Amino acid sequence: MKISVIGCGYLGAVHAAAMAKLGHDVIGVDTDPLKVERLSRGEAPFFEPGLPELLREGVASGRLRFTTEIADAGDARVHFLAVGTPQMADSDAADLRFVDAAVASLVPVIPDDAVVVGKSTVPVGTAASIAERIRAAGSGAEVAWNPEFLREGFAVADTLTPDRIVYGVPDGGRAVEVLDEVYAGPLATGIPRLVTDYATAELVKTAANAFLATKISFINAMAEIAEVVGADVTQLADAIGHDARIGRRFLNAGIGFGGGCLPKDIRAFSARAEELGRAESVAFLREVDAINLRRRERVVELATQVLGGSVYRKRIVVLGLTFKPDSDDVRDSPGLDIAARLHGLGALVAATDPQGIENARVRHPQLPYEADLDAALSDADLVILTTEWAEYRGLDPEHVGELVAGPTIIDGRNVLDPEAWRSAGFEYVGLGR
Ligand SMILES: NC(=O)c1ccc[n+]([C@@H]2O[C@H](COP(=O)([O-])OP(=O)(O)OC[C@H]3O[C@@H](n4cnc5c(N)ncnc54)[C@H](O)[C@@H]3O)[C@@H](O)[C@H]2O)c1
Ligand SMILES: O=c1ccn([C@@H]2O[C@H](COP(=O)(O)OP(=O)(O)O[C@H]3O[C@H](CO)[C@@H](O)[C@H](O)[C@H]3O)[C@@H](O)[C@H]2O)c(=O)[nH]1
Repeated sequence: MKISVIGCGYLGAVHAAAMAKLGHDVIGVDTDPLKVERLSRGEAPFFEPGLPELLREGVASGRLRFTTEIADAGDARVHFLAVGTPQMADSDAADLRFVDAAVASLVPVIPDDAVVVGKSTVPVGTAASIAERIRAAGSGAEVAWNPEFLREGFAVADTLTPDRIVYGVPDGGRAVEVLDEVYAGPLATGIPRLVTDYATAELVKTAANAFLATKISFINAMAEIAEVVGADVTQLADAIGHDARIGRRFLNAGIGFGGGCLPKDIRAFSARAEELGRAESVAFLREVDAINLRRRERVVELATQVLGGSVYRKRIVVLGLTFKPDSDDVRDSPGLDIAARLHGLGALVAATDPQGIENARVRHPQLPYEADLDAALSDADLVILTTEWAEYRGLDPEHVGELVAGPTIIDGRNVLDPEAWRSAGFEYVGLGR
C-alpha cells in the first residue's frame, strides 16, 4: 500500500522505515531539509539501534523515500501524522501547532478516499476536531487515531512487534479495513488489536504514559522514605515486584524520568483535565511530576554533602546526558539537568555521554563536555552516574580509582555493585539505598 508519514523525527523516521520493511511503498515528509537529505541517503538523523540498517534497506529497495514537499505524498492511501506535540513554552499544555500545520498542508493534496491516521500523542478531543476541520474543508478523507507506544532505544522492535495496536475510528468508516491491511504482517503474528472511538484511543496513550510515570514516581517516593530510615529501595522493589499484580518493571528508583514523552505528557494531561473541568481527577499527576523533579535536587544535595558542604570549584564528572541509554535524546534529561545545576553552582563539571554530547551542547552550550571517558574521569573529586549506558555499568572500579582524585561515586540509577566499588576504596552513594 502507498503510505505517507508526516514528521520524520524519533517516531516518524522509525515508523516510515518499519512500514517499508512490512512491504509498503512509503514516503516520509518532513519540513527539515537536512533531515530529509540524510534520510534520503539512508542515514539515521539520530541514534537509534537498528534504524540505520532498516533505513538503508528501505531506501535501497526503492520502497522508502523522503521529501520536504507534501504534494509528493498526495497519492498515498494512508497518511500517518507523526509530528511533534511538545509542551507549550508558557504553560503545561501540548503545543498543537505542528499538528495543525501538517493537517492544513495535507488536506488540499489528498483525495476523498484517503485515511489520515494520527500517531502523535495529543490531548483528548484532538482527533474529533481534526475530523471536523477536514469535513469543513470539503474533504471526504477519514480520520483515525492509532497511538504509538514505542520506547526509544527499542523503537524498531517496538514498531514491528508492538504489545498491542489500538485504532480510534469513527462509526461505519473504512479506516479499520485500511489499517488492518497496513498492519497485516504484525497482526498475523497474533498481536492484540483493539478498535475503539477517538477519545478512548487518545486516552489510552495518555493513560499509559501517566501510569508509567506514576510507577516511577511511586518507587522514588519510597526511595525518599528509605533514605530517611536506612532501608534499601532496590530490595523493596524486588520484593514488591514479585507480586504479579505489581510487577518489577518500571520500579527502578533513581534520578527519575525524562525524555520527550513522559514529562510533557503528564503535564499536558493535567492541563487538558483542567480544561475539561476535571483537574481533581488527575491532581496526583502534579505530585508525580514534583516527586520526579525532587530527585534531581536530591542528587545536587548529595553531591554537596559528600564534597564537604559545597560543590564550588570541585571537579565533578557527570556520566550520561541522554534521558536513557541507547538514545541520543536529551529532551528533559535528568542527567543533563543535574550537570547544568552543578555547573550553575560553580562546580567544574566534565559532562560526558557516548551519544548525547552534540544534542546536549545545543541545549547547554555553557557546559564543559568531554567525549573521552578516561579524560572526563581524570582528577574528578566526584563521579555521578546519571544514565545507565552499558559502558558505565561495566566500569572497572579499580581503573576508575586510578584516574580520579577523590574516590566517591553517586549511582543515580542504582545499577552499580556497591560492594565492588567499596572494595576498590570508593565511597558509594546510591539513591534510596
Ligand atoms: N519519541 C518517542 O519515543 C515517541 C513515542 C511515541 C509517541 N511519540 C509522540 O510522537 C510525536 C512525535 O514525537 P518525536 O519524538 O518523533 O518528535 P520529533 O521532534 O523528533 O519529530 C517531529 C518531526 O516533525 C517534523 N515536523 C514538524 N512540523 C511538520 C510539518 N508541518 N510537516 C512535516 N513535518 C513536520 C519536525 O521537523 C520533526 O522532524 C509526539 O507527539 C510524541 O509525543 C513519540
Ligand atoms: O524504572 C524506571 C524506568 C524508567 N525510568 C526513566 O523513565 C524515562 C522514560 O523511560 P522509557 O519509558 O523507557 O522511555 P521512552 O522512550 O520515553 O518511552 C516512553 O514514552 C514513549 C513516548 O510516549 C512511549 O511510547 C513509551 O511507551 C514510554 O515507555 C527514562 O528517563 C528512564 O530513565 C526510570 O527512572 N525508572
